[in-house]
This record gives sequence, C-alpha cells and structure tokens, in this order.
Amino acid sequence: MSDITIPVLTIDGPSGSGKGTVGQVLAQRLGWHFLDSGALYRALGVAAEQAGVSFEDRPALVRLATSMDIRFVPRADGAPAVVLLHGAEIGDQLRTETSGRLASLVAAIPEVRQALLQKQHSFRQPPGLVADGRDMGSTVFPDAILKVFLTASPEVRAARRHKQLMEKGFDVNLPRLLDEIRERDARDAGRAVSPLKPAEDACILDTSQLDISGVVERVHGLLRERHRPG
Ligand SMILES: Nc1ncnc2c1ncn2[C@@H]1O[C@H](COP(=O)(O)OP(=O)(O)O)[C@@H](O)[C@H]1O
Ligand SMILES: Nc1ccn([C@H]2C[C@H](O)[C@@H](COP(=O)(O)OP(=O)(O)O)O2)c(=O)n1
Repeated sequence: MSDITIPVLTIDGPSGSGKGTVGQVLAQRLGWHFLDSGALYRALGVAAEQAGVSFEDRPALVRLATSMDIRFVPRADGAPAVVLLHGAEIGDQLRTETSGRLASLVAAIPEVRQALLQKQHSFRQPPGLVADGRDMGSTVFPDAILKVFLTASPEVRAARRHKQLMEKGFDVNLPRLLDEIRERDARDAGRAVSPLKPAEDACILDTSQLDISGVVERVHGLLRERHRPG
C-alpha cells in the first residue's frame, strides 16, 4: 500500500495524448515527484529483449520485473529524468515505438503488472506525486485527489509522435506510426487486467485542439479546485 496522506495527481491516456509532457511540467511547477510508469514497462521490454527472455516465458518476465534495477535521476531543469537500467543510461532508445510495442506486450501480463505495483507505490513521497500511465487512476492510485484522462485523435497523436521522434533524429514513417499507435491502443484497451480506459471518476480532456500550455492550465485549474496545500 502507499501512504494515502500524500496527494497524487494521475494523468492517464493513450500514446501521444500528452501525459508525460503535461505531467512533467506540473510536477516541476508543484515541486512534486513524477512517475513515468510507461518507462517501467518500456525498460522491462528492453531488458527482456537484451537478456534474450522469451515474451511467452511469464515466470522469467516476472523475475526480471522484480529484480530489475531501474532508477530515474531527475534533472534540475524539469527535463525528462535520466533513466538508468542496471546502472547504464538507456536514453532515447526508451522512447522509440519498438520499445513502446515491447512495453505493451509485457504490460498485458497480469503477473508482470502485479510485480511492478510496489515499485510504482514507492514513488509516492512527500510533498506529492504526479503519476502518468494507463491505470494510474483506475488501479495504482485509486485514491488520487484528481484523475485526468487525456485523449486526442489517433491522427493528431501520431503526428505529435512523428515530430518528436524526427526531432530526436529517428527516421520514422508517419503512416506506419499511425498503424503502430492504433495497434498499441487496441492491445492496451483490450487486455483483461487494468485496460486503457478512464477511471469512473476521471476528468476526460480531449487535447486535439489544445496546445501544451492550454492542457497544463486546464489540469492545474482542476487540481486547484480540489487541493489546497496546507
Ligand atoms: N497538446 C499538445 N499539443 C501539441 N503537442 C503536444 C501536446 N501534448 C503533447 N505534445 C507533444 O507530443 C509529443 C508526445 O507527448 P507525450 O507527452 O510524450 O505523450 P504521452 O506521454 O501521452 O505519450 C511530445 O513531443 C509533446 O511535446
Ligand atoms: N501504467 C501503464 C503505463 C504503460 N503501460 C504500457 C502500455 C503502453 O503501450 C506501454 C508504453 O507506455 P508509455 O506511457 O511509455 O507510452 P506512450 O508514451 O503513451 O506512448 O506500456 C501500461 O500498460 N500501463
């Protein structure tokens, strides 16, 4: 269990809806911790592939999830944390669509999700936590003070991801990216445990027509309505 006296803001939604960007800005602004839960699943997918573990071998994946040494080293400027997997920096490889697909595959295994639960709860530290993912509000932090579910059309999300990856120097193809995003959405939404879907008490926000600061201000406004730091 996590300490329910520490406030949590959850931001869930599909790929490219802006969870990570908006979550990081708000965590920096509030001085709260930040959990990029997708990075845990991505790192596990990459670690499994590096170790030659079959994605059919559930016990081996669970062992890897439990023993995986993953650390997030925050950067002072609020930029995404440096991710260390077994002491080595993973860097931009973690953000590729290949690692997104591997993440989505391991994330469909209930025992893997269970094995990563404690790690996620350990991010709940004073003075607060912003947590981004698929099931932050529905499963991992059901008592969050505010649950936001961001959406945007698949076309808008694919275009955002395309721009982001091209800027990082990856040569990506937009139609293929759109297909991959649709495939990942379907797998994440269709799995039996903690599927991609808004928590019952989530505020749903379509970001297709909003810029990043527009989304940040909306979410911060909702948070202010519910949480006044003591
Ligand atoms: N509302 C928005 N308008 C324009 N670009 C956005 C918006 N939200 C996010 N982006 C951009 O889209 C890309 C993906 O955003 P990200 O936060 O990584 O999404 P997610 O974490 O939901 O997958 C980033 O390059 C980000 O700057
Ligand atoms: N809380 C989470 C976070 C991610 N996942 C899975 C499902 C996603 O397709 C992958 C990658 O997630 P991530 O948030 O890093 O991906 P995007 O930035 O949204 O493209 O991991 C999950 O099942 N539950």
